Amino acid sequence: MNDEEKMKKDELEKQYSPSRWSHRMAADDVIKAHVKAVKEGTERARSLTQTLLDVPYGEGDGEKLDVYLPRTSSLDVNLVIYIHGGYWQFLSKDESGFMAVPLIDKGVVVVAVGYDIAPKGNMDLMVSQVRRSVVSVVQQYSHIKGLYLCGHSAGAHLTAMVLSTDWSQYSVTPQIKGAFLVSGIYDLLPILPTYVNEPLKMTEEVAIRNSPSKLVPQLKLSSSGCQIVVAAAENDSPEFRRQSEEYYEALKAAGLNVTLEDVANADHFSIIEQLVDEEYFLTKLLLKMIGNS
Ligand SMILES: N[C@@H](CC(=O)c1ccccc1NC=O)C(=O)O
Repeated sequence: MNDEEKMKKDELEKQYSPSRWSHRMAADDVIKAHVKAVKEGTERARSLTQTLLDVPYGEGDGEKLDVYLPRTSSLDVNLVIYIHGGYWQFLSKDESGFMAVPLIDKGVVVVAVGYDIAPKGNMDLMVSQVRRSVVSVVQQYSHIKGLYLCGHSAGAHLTAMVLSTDWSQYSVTPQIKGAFLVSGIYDLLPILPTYVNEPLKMTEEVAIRNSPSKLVPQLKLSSSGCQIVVAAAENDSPEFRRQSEEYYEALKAAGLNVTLEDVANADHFSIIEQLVDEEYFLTKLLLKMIGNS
């Protein structure tokens, strides 16, 4: 690698290091604080609500999900599936129920899905797992009024892949009414040469077939009735913000029902942590989407 290539790689790695763009704390501290926030939020949700933990959705060890139930659960409830982030290599469903409380208070069922992060899982497997988890939820809760998805960071990527699924290979076709894509990555090619890909070991072929940016025509076929919110944080890196803007533009150009939300005073982590708060902008937007459709 010559000096110029080294500089390009360093800059790319900085752009794809969300913690280095927070205005709140140093990089290491913001990650520690994020893990603490989602853990404590999940513990709180579990102490306040009835849960069904480790419900299998497939044969694999990692193919389990957690259900957070409202106190009074009628048959025609709305249900939100949350797909956690962590660069496809950190976090799990076990600390991903933190956003359940404000939703449950409004009678919404919340499901946090688990998937096999790298190095155990690879990109094709993770995408297949989240797709199968959605199918399993639809089969289990066939009576629900509306199905919504929410994903953060790598989880927003996986959520976009769910929306871009050719369901003819599956036993049901989920009708997804709305999706929240929060600080996601939709084109995987730029991360190939970075540290992010070290445990993932994606080839170019794998990155292309798992890039939602390349699957907009399939999303249009499968999810034309889905209301989509693409959200990015004011203090996400320029490259993360570009990913959201370009995906939003591509969906809009395809005629989809999509909005772009630029969340002020938020960074890559606080944009999702704040979903514990019923007064937070994105919490209210999610509840409004659920209430109106
Ligand atoms: N190297 C990454 C690490 C990262 O993204 C991350 C680490 C732990 C838990 C979650 C993470 N990211 C997104 O949810 C960063 O700089 O933020």
